[in-house]
Amino acid sequence: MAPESVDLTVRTLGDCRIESPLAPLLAETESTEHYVDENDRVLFDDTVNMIAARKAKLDALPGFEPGGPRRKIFFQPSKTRVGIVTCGGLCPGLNDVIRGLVLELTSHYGVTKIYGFRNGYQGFIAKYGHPPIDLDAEAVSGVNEYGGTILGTSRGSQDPYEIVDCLESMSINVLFVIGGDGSMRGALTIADVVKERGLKIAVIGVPKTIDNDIPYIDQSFGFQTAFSKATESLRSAHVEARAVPNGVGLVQVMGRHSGFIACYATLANNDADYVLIPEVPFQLDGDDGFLAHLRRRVRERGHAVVVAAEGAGQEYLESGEPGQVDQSGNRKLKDIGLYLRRRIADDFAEHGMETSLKYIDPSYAIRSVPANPYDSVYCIRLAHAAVHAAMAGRTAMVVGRWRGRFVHVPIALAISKRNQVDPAGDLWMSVLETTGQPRTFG
Ligand SMILES: Nc1ncnc2c1ncn2[C@@H]1O[C@H](COP(=O)(O)OP(=O)(O)O)[C@@H](O)[C@H]1O
Ligand SMILES: O=P(O)(O)OC[C@H]1O[C@](O)(COP(=O)(O)O)[C@@H](O)[C@@H]1O
Ligand SMILES: [Mg+2]
Repeated sequence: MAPESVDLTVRTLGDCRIESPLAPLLAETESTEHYVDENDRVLFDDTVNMIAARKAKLDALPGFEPGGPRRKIFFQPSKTRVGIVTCGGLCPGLNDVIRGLVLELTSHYGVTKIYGFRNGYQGFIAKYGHPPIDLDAEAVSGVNEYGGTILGTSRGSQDPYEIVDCLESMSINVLFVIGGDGSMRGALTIADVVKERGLKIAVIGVPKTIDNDIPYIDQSFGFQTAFSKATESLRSAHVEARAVPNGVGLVQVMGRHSGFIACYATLANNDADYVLIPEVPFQLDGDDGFLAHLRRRVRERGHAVVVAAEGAGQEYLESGEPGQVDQSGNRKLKDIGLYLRRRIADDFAEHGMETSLKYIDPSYAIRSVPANPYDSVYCIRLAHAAVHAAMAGRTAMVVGRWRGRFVHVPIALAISKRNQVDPAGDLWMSVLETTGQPRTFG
């Protein structure tokens, strides 16, 4: 396959001429297996075949700018005014990121003016009546112990010109947007208006999504907490299914267009027999279809556990009101879990098989919890990287981790496609190995 052509250039507001307060910490840093020096690059490709396919000289190989503190920075910290906003659906770790940003800005750079804009992009628009709040170490103390976001969030579009009017009127120099793909699209439009007006405002994204659907960042924060929480539902479904004759446990988990939560939760406890995800279409009926397969499995083994991502099998539900979207323009999904519950029950009845089907939908319970320790670590490190990038005048970029290294990813790239489970890739292969389900139904 031809290598992807990607533009990894990160936009900057200007030259970095100010000595960073963190410069002394950097005296002995160099690229190692754990760290990438600021003058180095993180290679986009990481296999010999991928690199060979580029047919390029070493210095022409595509690479990301590494995250981390710079020796020289763009903004004078004592004069820098910062805004932070959280947008879109909830995700474990939002408060960790907010706290990480505030503490890094105040304790290490000496920034004193930080505003929290409330309820997503609405917070910039006067008519909603949500004035910004002051953020300092005191205001964010202990917030990481709680799920949700202390700033509030919202969906729905706002005019980027009005948002930039607000930033200008408050003399904000740096805006951190913590949000998913929609928020990053919004952040890019803000950065573009800033550029159009010749302003020097850095717009830096910290990508969040429990669905893990943002590309080029290895994994999004909150995803690990969310799928860990989902494993509790899978465990319950298994216990219930095993306790009765011909028991079927059916679990629906979030995952609009990407089935990562379903896959990882399945791999975590190894009890599911079928995983249905949006990326892999499946046939329900017929001898090789999912229903027949499930019936055979229950007849042979006495029980079964089925995990469905909410975006799976939408083609079965399209009739009705097509094209419905939420305030942000995200397609509203029909309930595949309830549909499967009915179809499985009817199918067993038609074939004269007794069954007891237990349906569990943990829904928002997997994303409204505080981050687990792993995600908290990830959040704080992303927050540090975001502050370093912003103070060094980078803009229109998100922080992320690529091949295990913290990097700067242009927003345009981070929204250029959706991260999805590759049906030909190793994750899906692991799921097939774990469940024993066939590669396709029908
Ligand atoms: N294409 C876009 N251009 C500008 N703003 C957008 C765009 N898509 C979404 N947004 C805004 O970003 C915010 C969050 O988007 P949403 O899709 O709800 O969540 P997420 O960021 O988690 O994907 C909303 O205020 C939404 O209007
Ligand atoms: O009911 P809501 O708040 O619109 O959210 C539902 C969706 O939010 C998600 O958590 C994803 O949200 P984001 O796009 O905001 O990351 C999906 O898994 C789910 O489909
Ligand atoms: Mg989204």
